[in-house]
Amino acid sequence: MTDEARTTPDDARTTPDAARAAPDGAPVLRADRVGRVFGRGATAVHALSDVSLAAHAGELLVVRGPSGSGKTTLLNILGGLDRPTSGGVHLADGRELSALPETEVLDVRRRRIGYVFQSFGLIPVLSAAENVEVPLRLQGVDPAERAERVDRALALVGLDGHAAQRPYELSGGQQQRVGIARALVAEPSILVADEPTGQLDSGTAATVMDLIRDVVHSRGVAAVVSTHDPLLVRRADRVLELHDGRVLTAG
Ligand SMILES: Nc1ncnc2c1ncn2[C@@H]1O[C@H](COP(=O)(O)OP(=O)(O)OP(=O)(O)O)[C@@H](O)[C@H]1O
Repeated sequence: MTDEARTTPDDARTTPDAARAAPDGAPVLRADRVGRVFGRGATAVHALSDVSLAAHAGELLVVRGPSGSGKTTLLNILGGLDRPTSGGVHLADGRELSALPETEVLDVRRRRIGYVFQSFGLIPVLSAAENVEVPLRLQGVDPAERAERVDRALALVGLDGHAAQRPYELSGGQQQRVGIARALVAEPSILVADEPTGQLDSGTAATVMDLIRDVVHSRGVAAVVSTHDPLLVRRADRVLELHDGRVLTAG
């Protein structure tokens, strides 16, 4: 990807974190033989076994698989919400995310990872702009800069004009756009989205997936998105197929 492609006109003064973190084309995030077992003994569930993958800047990696194949478990581990029971997750700066103390994981999550939830995860009493602002408040960004960055993030997802609306006043697709704006506002190098279109009708799902693909390409973010919708898989740059917690194909 060219430098021009990495910098959007309305964001010209910012180099995306992805570009800073992996200038030599190294993965922004790498999973190495990740396993996750829930429980112990005879009732243990092997949700993931030996899963390896690399997420690259500017690339949309789609994880697909049937219900129960381990998609959520994998994305939670990549997003620092859970830890593997074997193997490891590595950041571009050499740190092993899955071995960091909880406070450091929290810091990585706030600064480097944007997470998009299937059920949007918006705070109902806050406006669209206030929801998007939350990660910046957690980072201690000053109010003037917060306002500017929230405006830019809402414009990026096509929601300028909807800043004051509460989630219940927005359609499902618009709510997920707010969720995407919130995930991107802190300029993360990694975007993790677990079935982000799972609660949307197929037309809306396609436009939300197109939006994710476009921001991933234009901002140089490394994205890992799960879905079991074959139509959405078409938007992927690369597909990783899970079955019973194992990688079937990666291509
Ligand atoms: N906290 C948990 N405790 C025990 N088993 C779990 C837990 N979380 C997930 N599992 C099991 O791990 C396996 C993988 O679940 P996971 O939710 O990752 O699949 P999925 O592909 O995301 O499914 P879906 O598409 O239905 O969301 C399933 O057998 C599930 O029951």
